[in-house]
Amino acid sequence: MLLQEGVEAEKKAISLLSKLRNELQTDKPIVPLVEDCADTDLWNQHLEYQRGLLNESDGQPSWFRSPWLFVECYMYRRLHEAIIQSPPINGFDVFKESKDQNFFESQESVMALCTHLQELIRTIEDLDENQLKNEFFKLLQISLWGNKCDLSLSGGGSSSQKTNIMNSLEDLKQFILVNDMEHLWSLLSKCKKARENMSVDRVYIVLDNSGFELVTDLVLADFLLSSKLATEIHFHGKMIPWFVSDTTIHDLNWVIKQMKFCNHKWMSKCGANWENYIKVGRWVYHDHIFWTLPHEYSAMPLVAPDLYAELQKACLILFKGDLNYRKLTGDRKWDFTVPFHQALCGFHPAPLCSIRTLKAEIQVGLQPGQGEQLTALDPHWLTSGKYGVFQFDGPL
Ligand SMILES: O=P(O)(O)OC[C@@]1(O)O[C@H](CO)[C@@H](O)[C@@H]1O
Ligand SMILES: [Mn+2]
Repeated sequence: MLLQEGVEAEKKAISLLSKLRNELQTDKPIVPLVEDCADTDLWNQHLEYQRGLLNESDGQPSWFRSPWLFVECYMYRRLHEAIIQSPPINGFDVFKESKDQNFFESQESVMALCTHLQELIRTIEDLDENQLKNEFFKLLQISLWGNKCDLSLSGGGSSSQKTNIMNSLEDLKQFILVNDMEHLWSLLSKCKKARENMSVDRVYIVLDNSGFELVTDLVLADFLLSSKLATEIHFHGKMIPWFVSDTTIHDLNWVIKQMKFCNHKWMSKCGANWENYIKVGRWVYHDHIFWTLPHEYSAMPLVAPDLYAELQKACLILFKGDLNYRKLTGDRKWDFTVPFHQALCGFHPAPLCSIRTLKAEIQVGLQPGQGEQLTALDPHWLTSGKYGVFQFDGPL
């Protein structure tokens, strides 16, 4: 790329981004996407659908008068449009630097986690059922609290894991509001016992943030294979930069490479093992445009039937993070006591579990009075990321 060409491209991107900011700040109508991509028609159809929801007198869907989930997704899609309209920097990830920084700032915690995992794998054959279950629960909780480390809440500011999370698990247990970890254990250990010689049991992980959270998910995924609770792990990531810190294939490859070549024996062993899992197909990465559309997941069978059929192959699907929770439940103002199964509005491709710290004003499946008690105790319980859930749906 010539220097001048790069400078011109940057100028173009910046002018498109400031136009976007102005539209947002002055509550302009939501305009259709212009650049022709695989998801453009679906976006523009959805915009029409949003328009149809308004009354005649309401005018056009605009930034302040449209559902938050829709507008927020639309903003990230428009950021992407500004970049793809500015060749030759059309492959640029505006959030890459902050994602990478989150990983580097969490080094100590990552090292401790990798050391723990490698020690565990070394003795895994000697563990009895109960010990194995305890280890599974530990790594699940680490993956849950890893979800505190997203960057979109902090506006891209630092949100890394600076202390060794493993020492805090006991103290954090009181903040788990719904804890279906036992269901996950009984489901996966049942799969393991019933497994025939060559048969495959897939766990799907719908990933959320890169950096520290991604490492916690990969550690969990490694454990699921090493303990034979699953035989294949299928990851689902984002096709475009999304909600600041969400994982793309570039982030996944970058994190694994960083680990493999780092100067710490167990981190580097993890990196090498993980690269190998991908090479031999025990870990499979998928992406799909559906994950970066504004649709709730109950629309998946209609909007992305191929993805729905894919998810049906799972013995368990783990949905990481807050945005996935909002899309699972349609981001509606449900009563706190509505059962999770009901809030999924027919989305039941396979047994599934949301692993999420609470950052948006939505929570279902609580005990009567639990939500009110929490509000009295801590007015910010829904949005601070301090509380978490393992919320399962599926046959027991
Ligand atoms: O899905 P994640 O990474 O856990 O959280 C994403 C998030 O921080 O972004 C939005 C705020 O902008 C909220 O939906 C949500 O709290
Ligand atoms: Mn995220």
